[in-house]
Amino acid sequence: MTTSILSKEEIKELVLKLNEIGAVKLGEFKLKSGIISPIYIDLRVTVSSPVLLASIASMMYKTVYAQSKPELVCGVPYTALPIATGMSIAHNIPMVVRRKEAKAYGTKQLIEGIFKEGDNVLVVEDLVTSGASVLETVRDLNSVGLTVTDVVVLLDRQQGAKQELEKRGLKLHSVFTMEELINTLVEAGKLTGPTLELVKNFLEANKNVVVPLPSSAPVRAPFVSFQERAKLATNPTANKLFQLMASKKTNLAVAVDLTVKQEILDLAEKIGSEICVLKTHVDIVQDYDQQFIKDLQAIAAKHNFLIFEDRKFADIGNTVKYQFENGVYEISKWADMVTIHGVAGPAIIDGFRESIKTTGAGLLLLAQMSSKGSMCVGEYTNQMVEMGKSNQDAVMGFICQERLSAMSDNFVLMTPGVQFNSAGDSMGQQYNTPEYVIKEKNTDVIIVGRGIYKSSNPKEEAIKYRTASWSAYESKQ
Ligand SMILES: O=c1ccn([C@@H]2O[C@H](COP(=O)(O)O)[C@@H](O)[C@H]2O)c(=O)[nH]1
Repeated sequence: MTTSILSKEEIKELVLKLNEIGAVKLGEFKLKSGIISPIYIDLRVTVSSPVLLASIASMMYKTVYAQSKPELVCGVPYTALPIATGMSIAHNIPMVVRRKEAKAYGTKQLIEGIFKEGDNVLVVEDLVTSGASVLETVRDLNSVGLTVTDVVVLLDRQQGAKQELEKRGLKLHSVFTMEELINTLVEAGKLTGPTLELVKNFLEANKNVVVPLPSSAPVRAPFVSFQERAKLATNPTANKLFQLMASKKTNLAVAVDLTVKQEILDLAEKIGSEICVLKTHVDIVQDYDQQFIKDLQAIAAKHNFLIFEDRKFADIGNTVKYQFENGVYEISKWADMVTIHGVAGPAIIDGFRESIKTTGAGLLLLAQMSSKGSMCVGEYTNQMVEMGKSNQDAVMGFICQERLSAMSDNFVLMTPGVQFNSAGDSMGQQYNTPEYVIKEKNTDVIIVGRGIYKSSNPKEEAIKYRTASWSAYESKQ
């Protein structure tokens, strides 16, 4: 259901006009989230139809200003800029402009225009899928003291944005929804047969394309190669991993979440040549013994990869020291790196210090998680980054979904929740593609689990993920 106050006839006229000018495209399209969609709405073409553009701006104005009257408008760069400009000029509402590249040049303002702290801004976007682009703009507006309560879009693709925005106190107003667009095209005989089925199935399967909200400004920092970052690394394992990635030309880590030791060893042997890191959850291995670790270490030495035990320690320093060094697993004796949560506070790191001083192992702080509704967001994430920066000898990097401005080049940024062809699983996992994670979110290493170990040909699949993530890294140069 739309929140639009426009009549069905008005919406019909607009949809058919958009279809006529080629704004509705059918085929195979990669969305910002990395998902392949059979339908793509390209509103960039509206700049070539000024009368239509003016009427879009007017319809969006009517849709939102009937309910709310913010003091300023701001278009999400770039497609929505002409729409926001149209609204601003036609209705004499001052506009502010968000710069996408501000950080790269230092002196330039992130938000251009005249405003005062506390002014309420209406965010204008052409269409929403996950809501990620809108949230980036809201974040930058908030960072200069502006408030946002309302967002207006021409089209809501109905793939989770409304709910994601609502969770963050933002009301989404849309002129029409994807359902209305499709119904209009069907009624007019413009969308039929197998294509219609494909579109319907896609929309049903991808109702929630959720991209986590950035906690602070993501960095558009100059590219620094892994070779150079090895020299900056403050933790020995971070240094080793940067060097290994640069020489082996791979930034692929594989999560081998298998429960039988021989299956893990067989997979490690198969994919060892493609990876920089093999990630384990030893507590799921039903026949775990010390020989398993010896065999895994031999394969790691043969194929030159590091071993990462994803234990996610979270207790007080004294307890995690026992958990790390003792018990059945004696993790400190063999893991090159382990994950820790920061809920217990920074003293948790003291539980590892003595042991890793000898081995040089690295700690990875969970700054963000890939799962839906994760509480590792906002101020918590910022605190984790601070915890890492205050313990750079022990902390080698972060488990995160994006590179944040406070994350310096000496840290390795590793991102789980990666698959080529799925948006998520039934238990809250959310996936992005290797290209999106490495290029758009600017992290260093992808962690792929089921995308590889559940495949009928894990070696072939590992090569595909390795190639995609390494090309994405190289394209940043
Ligand atoms: O935020 C997090 C932190 C860790 N993980 C771990 O990564 C793998 C992902 O496996 P997939 O099969 O690719 O979903 C798994 O071992 C998790 O424990 C994560 O997914 N998200």
